[in-house]
Amino acid sequence: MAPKKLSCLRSLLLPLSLTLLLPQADTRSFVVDRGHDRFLLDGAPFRYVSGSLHYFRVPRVLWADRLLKMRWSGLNAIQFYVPWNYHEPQPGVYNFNGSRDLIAFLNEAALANLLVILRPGPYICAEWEMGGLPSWLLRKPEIHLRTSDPDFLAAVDSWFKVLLPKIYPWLYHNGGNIISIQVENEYGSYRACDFSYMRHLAGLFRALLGEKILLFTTDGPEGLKCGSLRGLYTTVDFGPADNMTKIFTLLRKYEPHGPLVNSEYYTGWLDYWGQNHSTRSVSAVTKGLENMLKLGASVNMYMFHGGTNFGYWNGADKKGRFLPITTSYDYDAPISEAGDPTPKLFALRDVISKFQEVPLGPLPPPSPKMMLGPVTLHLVGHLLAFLDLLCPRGPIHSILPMTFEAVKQDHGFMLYRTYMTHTIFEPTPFWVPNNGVHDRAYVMVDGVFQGVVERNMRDKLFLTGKLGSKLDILVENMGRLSFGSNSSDFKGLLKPPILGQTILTQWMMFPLKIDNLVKWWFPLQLPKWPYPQAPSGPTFYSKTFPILGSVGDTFLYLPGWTKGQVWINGFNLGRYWTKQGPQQTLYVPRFLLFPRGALNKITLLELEDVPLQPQVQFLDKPILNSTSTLHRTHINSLSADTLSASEPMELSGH
Ligand SMILES: CCCC/N=C1\SC[C@@H]2[C@H](O)[C@H](O)[C@@H](O)CN12
Repeated sequence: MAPKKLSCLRSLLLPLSLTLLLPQADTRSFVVDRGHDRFLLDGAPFRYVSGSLHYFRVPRVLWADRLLKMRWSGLNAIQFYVPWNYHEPQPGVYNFNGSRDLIAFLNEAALANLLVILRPGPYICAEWEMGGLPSWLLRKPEIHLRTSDPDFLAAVDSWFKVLLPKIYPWLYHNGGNIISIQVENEYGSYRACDFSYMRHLAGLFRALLGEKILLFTTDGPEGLKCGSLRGLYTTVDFGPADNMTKIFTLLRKYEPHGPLVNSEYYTGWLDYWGQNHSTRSVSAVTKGLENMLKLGASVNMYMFHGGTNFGYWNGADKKGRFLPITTSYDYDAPISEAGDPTPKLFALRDVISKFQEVPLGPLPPPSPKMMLGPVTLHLVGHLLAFLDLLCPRGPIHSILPMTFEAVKQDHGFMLYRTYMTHTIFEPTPFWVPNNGVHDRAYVMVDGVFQGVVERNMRDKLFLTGKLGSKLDILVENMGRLSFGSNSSDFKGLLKPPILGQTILTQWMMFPLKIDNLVKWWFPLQLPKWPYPQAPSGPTFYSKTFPILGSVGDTFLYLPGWTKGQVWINGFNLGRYWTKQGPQQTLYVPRFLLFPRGALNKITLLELEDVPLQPQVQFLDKPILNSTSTLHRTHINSLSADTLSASEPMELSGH
């Protein structure tokens, strides 16, 4: 819906008086007033109090709910990224449908009476897979991402020539709600410091969006030198523990006049698997916001609603070691991952109300929550038993192992297979040199699980086997680096593994299409398991179960499971890693579930060890702060009724 029609629709939704006051497209403007260190909206002084939420982390059916809560919190604007890889899954193939319908999201924001600060990248970070860049760029292994490398710029130009014309009608002066647009993201934190790249982007944005739209950059204080560019308004990001006065003073060296802007004021922080859950105190966050608003600064709170890294979309960081981001992007944000207001939201609303009018009227209540289970899953079969279905085109053969990117497998898993060239009687070291497992390898010999080799560890496995034994290595892509000086994070076996003194060659690569299998198949007739031992290691478990009453939001809890992937009714809910924590539950939005006795189906791919009782539960509260050591304590502290959950249900067969 183009904004013009939208303004008619809006006139139905807004009080008539306000509609009459709305300036027409030709008089609308959003500019920097350098004479008074402020923004002007339609000629009147304006300060935005904004919050970040990412449409790509919230199912479309929940967008209106989240935006309404943000408006009610006193925000007059929202800020969000556009992930290139979410919309161009393959070169020249575009997807703006369903939960990728960017225009629909802009429309929802307009209906909630929220202005938009848009951040289309091309690189975005957001702890998103590869910082939003599509992994197919790496099919040219020598490409220099985020530079004026002609191959990179050609792909960027092609993408923006599709995206930016879609955005153009939504610019504020054209009748839409987009008041400003960010170029790149924290470019000053990147090693390249390539000003011709930034100038190319600025020129492209001007050519496709015109001269009126306010273009800006955002950097941490240490990144302003390489991240700012003449002609782009310079803004900064920092959190409650940082020295606001010092950072704004530094910012004034780049923008001596004009409004002070913090484009990312951190209300919480991200979580890594295996590290403690991050939080930021309500008092520190509210105090910092008040101090900035007193200065007349415009502020965007990052995140106001975090959402979820469904599927394989989480990114990763590198702090000495490879650190994948968790499935939950709760971020300890004012609106929780499940969309519930937190004490932090009410406290921030109180602060905002001291500086500008906040909407009256009740905030929608927290969503209905549901407890369920325990649900006992049954073994469907070992991953290897489904190889023909998971890789219908058959394997790719190569003397040396090939990366995910080389075989055009963007996410998820790939099986690497070779055969033992001689019998090994004594346990013999097996490893991949140069830390070449990206990111986790589940090793099997003739279908028997031998253990895990992972990117951060130097450990080796010790294998035996017969001449001709199958050596199968399932490699998991845990998400590409989203931040840091090298985002060319190739996945798979980057070097040929070594067994004893032998460099293993003659490989078959099976790119696995697991989501298709889970969504469409799971044959009733289980495939024959060709090995004498019981299946171990990567195995599928599943169960169909009815929910007798109505459904509510819920949190899937997997006590005793180790690590894997979950699908609910074919929807890829994301990764679990119970053994590592700190996240112990996965958010299940109620719209994924069928009520009133209809059958629901949960499917797990457990990559390592299964609990004695292959059960899962659905809790009415999330557990996001329980690392494996803490976790046992936490379980003991859960009340018996929580663990026993509701009365066991009559469960159907699978
Ligand atoms: C101190 C390192 C700062 C790195 N920047 C971060 S960590 C969380 C946020 C998001 O990634 C956001 O996308 C970045 O722009 C800024 N930021």
